[in-house]
Amino acid sequence: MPPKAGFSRAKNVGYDDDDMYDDYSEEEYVGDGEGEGMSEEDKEQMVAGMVKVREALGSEYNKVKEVDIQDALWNYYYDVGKSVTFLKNKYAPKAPAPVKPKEVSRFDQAAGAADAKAPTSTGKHMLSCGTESRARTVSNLAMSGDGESIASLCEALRDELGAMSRKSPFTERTTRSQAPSCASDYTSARTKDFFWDVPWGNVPCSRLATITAQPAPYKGGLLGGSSKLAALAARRKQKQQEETAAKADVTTNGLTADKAVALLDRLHIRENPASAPIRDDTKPRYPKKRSDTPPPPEPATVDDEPIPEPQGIRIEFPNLRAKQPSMFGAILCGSPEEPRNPHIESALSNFPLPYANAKTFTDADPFSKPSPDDLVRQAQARSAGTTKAKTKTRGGTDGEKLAESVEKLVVETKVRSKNLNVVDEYRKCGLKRVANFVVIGHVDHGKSTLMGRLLYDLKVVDERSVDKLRQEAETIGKSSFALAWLMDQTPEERGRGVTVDIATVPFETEQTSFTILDAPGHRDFIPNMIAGVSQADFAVLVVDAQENSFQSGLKGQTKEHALIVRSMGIQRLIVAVNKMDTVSWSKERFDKARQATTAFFETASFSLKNITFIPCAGLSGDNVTKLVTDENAEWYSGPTFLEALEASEPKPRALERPLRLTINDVFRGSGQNPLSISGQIEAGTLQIGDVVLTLPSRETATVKAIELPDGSPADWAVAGQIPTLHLVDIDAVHLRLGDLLCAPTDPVRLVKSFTCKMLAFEHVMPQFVDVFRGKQQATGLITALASILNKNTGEVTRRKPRIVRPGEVARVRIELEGSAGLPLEVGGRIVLRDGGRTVGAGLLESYT
Ligand SMILES: Nc1nc2c(ncn2[C@@H]2O[C@H](COP(=O)(O)OP(=O)(O)OP(=O)(O)O)[C@@H](O)[C@H]2O)c(=O)[nH]1
Repeated sequence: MPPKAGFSRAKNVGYDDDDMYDDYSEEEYVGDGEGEGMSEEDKEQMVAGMVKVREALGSEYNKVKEVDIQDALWNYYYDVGKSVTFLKNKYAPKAPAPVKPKEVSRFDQAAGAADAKAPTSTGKHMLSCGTESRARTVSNLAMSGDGESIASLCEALRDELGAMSRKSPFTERTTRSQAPSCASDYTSARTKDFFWDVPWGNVPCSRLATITAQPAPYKGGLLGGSSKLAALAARRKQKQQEETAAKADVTTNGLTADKAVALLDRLHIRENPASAPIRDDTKPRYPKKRSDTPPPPEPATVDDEPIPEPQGIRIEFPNLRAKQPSMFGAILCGSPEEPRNPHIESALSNFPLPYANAKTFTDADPFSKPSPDDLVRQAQARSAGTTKAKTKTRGGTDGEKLAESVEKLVVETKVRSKNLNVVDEYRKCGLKRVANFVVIGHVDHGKSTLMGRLLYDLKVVDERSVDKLRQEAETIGKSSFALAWLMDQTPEERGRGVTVDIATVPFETEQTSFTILDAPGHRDFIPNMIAGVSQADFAVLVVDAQENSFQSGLKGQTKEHALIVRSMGIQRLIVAVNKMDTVSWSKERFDKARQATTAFFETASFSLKNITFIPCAGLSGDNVTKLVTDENAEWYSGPTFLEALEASEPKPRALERPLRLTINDVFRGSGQNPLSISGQIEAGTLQIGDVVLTLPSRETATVKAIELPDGSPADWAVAGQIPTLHLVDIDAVHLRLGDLLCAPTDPVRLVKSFTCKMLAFEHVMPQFVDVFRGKQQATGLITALASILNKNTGEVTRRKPRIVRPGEVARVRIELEGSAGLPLEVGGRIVLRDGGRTVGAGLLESYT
């Protein structure tokens, strides 16, 4: 069953049981307490396993805790052997590791001496990338759990760190963070210990840009001992050793401390900022174009200059820093050569955003170029020969090219006006009289059925179509609605048997071109009914002749609808007392219905001479287009319903006034006419080629073609007609139901504050109200009750009332809230509603 209201759906979301509970059942779920979660079988295996493990461990391992044995058994699925091995390893008495006297090489001695001499700034940032990589390798291995590899790596790493960082800040960090020193420490260390040196973990700002890959003495082993480099190094080392062995006066180690110190001095000269090539930060660190890129670094080669190394040979590491960031890196961090946005520079210093250098992020004005929509619109405007394109192009040759190419694709939309004098044309052509009427009344009183019958009897629809509708209606058990379905065409309306929106259907008699505006009777759709009333010349009020239905209608929408049409300026009313077949064409019933409604009309200021009562039966067609044949209806000798329609005069047309057309429908048509609207011309005329202004969007459009209600094309249309206009030079987003089209030379003002003469349907105080102008709606506040007026003369009878009673006419001030305003003119009609009830209707007197 569909929900009753759109917003009730969220509340009525149904949940399956599956949505409410997790996958495990209550039996399966157990708490976190000890032993909980174990089946009986588990418990038995655990008890037996613990006995066996204790036996296997023997007295030597008495200190092993019970909980550890349980954990081991649980983890090894009660495998006693594995559990015992694990526990023995864990609790094995640790023999103190033999302290291996560290053999300090002469090179290390020399390095220490040189380091002590060197300025602190030089040693400050020394961290060989080899060491860093080793540290990372250790971390990775620790995660993989390879204990042996970790042990050897740790040893090497510790040596290296110790050797190179004696007085550097790195040493302090090492001490502070207690870098793990052996494999077992690594195994038991927590994850964070392995990330103590990662560059993204709380690295001080001062270090962020200073770690550079430095050439480091290559010792082989950790960094690719099996690589070609290592092999090459090994060969050179061997060669060198052979040479040195041949010289008797040189020791096996081959270098004196003096030479080592000289080597260190050379290294420091390279480190010295004064002598090192100074990086110019004003220049981009990465080359802009590939052609500017310096040749890729030479593959690592053995230094050609024979340098006497303390431990063999020295290998220059390749510069590992990329010359250009990778594409991924550039997306994340942007190119360093791009100038930084000064607005975010300060923020960056506190919160370094990885993408903050990206061009899209730093682009100060993202709207500096026309949008794709603007380009298309410009092209359309150019090809249509209009000057509609309003958006200025601020540079962008690409944009112009795109506009040109779009221009070529756009269909030629130039519309030429015939510059007709439409009023003269209208008078000359002798058109039939045009009359639009709205059909109103309480829900289910038979409005749609009566209109369907009218169309059927006038042969506007053929018999086959009606038969088909009858069959369809029968299949869902609503055969009595077949005629109503001629008006109610949407699946929702047919399914519910209730009219929802205005149905507009034209038909012609000998003298008149009529348009039916079939309004919904249900109170939920009053705003749609108001839109229909605003287009009508007169109204047909359908009332059910049956006593109960009639009374409920009089309390409901029979009364409310009648008041609205009266307030909207409609004076002519045909009251169709319908369903007379259900009361056997009782004259008494008809008279009662007439008396009750007449009494009400008098209170609502209707002029009785403009009201005609017609007894009829829409379902059978009696007295609709032909006289009733039922013998019980002999008492009636009045006109048929159709005759009453013909006798109704349309409202005088304001042909000479500026164009005013309220949009009743917006639809997309064929490729030739992609966008169309329909609605009644309330005032003025229009013709093909006219430019019209839409309100409240304040856009302009060109009328490309006009269709009359019967589908025939026309060059022009006049007030009173409800044509279809095919528009160009406008986007559909600017056209909404209820919007106003008017002459650009004489536009309607968007009003936000006004005074109106209001007929109260309910008690009215200073309060919030919904203000309706046709289908357009805005929230407003009645800010002041100025006076109560005499209904007939308009004289002020009371000033500043605190409340306006139902039936009274008052002058009130209304302010519209939070909207652009409504297109209103003096003399315009509005309806005021509050909480789904119509509280009054008004006539605009003045605005500010
Ligand atoms: N007996 C009888 N039933 C009728 C007559 N006219 C309409 N009905 C029935 O009244 C019911 C409602 O008819 P509709 O035409 O849908 O009423 P409505 O006023 O258009 O309803 P809404 O548009 O939803 O307000 C249907 O079952 C019709 O068959 C009539 O003249 N005689």
